[in-house]
Amino acid sequence: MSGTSLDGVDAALIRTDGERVAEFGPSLTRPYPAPLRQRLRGILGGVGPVAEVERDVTLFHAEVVRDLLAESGTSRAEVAVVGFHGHTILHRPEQGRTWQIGDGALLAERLELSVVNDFRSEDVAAGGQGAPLVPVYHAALAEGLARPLAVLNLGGVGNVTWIGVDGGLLAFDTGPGNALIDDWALRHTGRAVDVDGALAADGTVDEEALRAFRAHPYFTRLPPKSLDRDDFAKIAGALVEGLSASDGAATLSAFSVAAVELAQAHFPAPPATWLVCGGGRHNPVIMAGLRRCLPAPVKPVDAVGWDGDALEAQAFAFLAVRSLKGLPLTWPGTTGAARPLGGGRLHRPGAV
Ligand SMILES: Nc1ncnc2c1ncn2[C@@H]1O[C@H](COP(=O)(O)OP(=O)(O)OP(=O)(O)O)[C@@H](O)[C@H]1O
Ligand SMILES: CC(=O)N[C@H]1[C@@H]2OC[C@@H](O2)[C@@H](O)[C@@H]1O[C@H](C)C(=O)O
Repeated sequence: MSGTSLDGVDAALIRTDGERVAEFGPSLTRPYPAPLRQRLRGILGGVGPVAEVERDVTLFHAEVVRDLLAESGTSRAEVAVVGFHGHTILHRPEQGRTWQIGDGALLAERLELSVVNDFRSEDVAAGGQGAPLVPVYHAALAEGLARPLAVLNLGGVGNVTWIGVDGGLLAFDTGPGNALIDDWALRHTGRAVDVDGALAADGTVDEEALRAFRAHPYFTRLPPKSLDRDDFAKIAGALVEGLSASDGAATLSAFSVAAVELAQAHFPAPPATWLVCGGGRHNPVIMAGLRRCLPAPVKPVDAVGWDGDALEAQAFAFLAVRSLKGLPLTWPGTTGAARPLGGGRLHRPGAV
């Protein structure tokens, strides 16, 4: 999994039949080397030397998978399939377009393993949002937990899965997650993360900017709905322009929290608990903000035994197995697909 925040590649092993998770295996994260990250950033939107970058991003994924297998003493024979999300460089579902770079055939050849990639196209082609895709994995993990339950992922973009008492799912992107905070931190401190929310903790939220942000029509738009990494970049950027580094970080962090607060209005019933995964749960300013504005307990997913850093990578392993078995990946409540839909494309080694 290469997430929208451009931080690197997460890889994880799970044992699963695509319906239940029998065992979590080891996982690891490899940050992108700075030049590759720069090149990847440069092709966002689908411009420039996409094919060259796609090849190198794929080869980097191959190294990460090889390292995971080597470090965990796992042989290739034990691996049924690799789920390869790739990296989203363009997401315009309303125009019928979503684009995850990642050469599945090349990865299969390099790893000598079967690879499933291209998880989002089929859903978008059928009129769905093509995102979020992790809800079915959240639901599989949440078996046995008190419901209604909300699982919030704070990656580059935020996305939430609401799981009802009867297991019904509603999912959508909430708004900005960490990406805009990362961009701001990079510009003002030279470091691409506001580590532990230190910059934001020193600042004051600009209430006028926050009011304007909350009035954005995205928040009242009914789900299903999904976002590209930079869909809020222009508006949020304009609202914080001119603020000091710390006030800007505080205000952008408050934007990410407010987006989650506003998401609740779409839930059929209030959740009993919020479980938070993704890198944003490491940011104490964001977690404190969520705890202030959400009426139910807010916990990192690690509190219920899940690994909040590996969860998305695990989800694409789970989705790959579902794809092999022809099980649905998306539903009307998760992406707006008109009916439950499959997805993913299988690449077998030796086929090229
Ligand atoms: N200690 C920390 N303090 C503050 N922020 C952190 C910390 N650790 C991680 N983050 C944030 O988490 C981000 C990475 O999150 P994550 O790995 O969930 O993103 P992703 O996989 O790119 O996301 P997506 O869900 O959008 O695909 C970093 O870019 C950073 O903003
Ligand atoms: C198009 C795309 O890549 N969307 C990502 C992004 O990052 C978070 C949020 O926006 C979510 O919708 C999705 O990722 C997760 C893995 C998903 O599909 O569930």
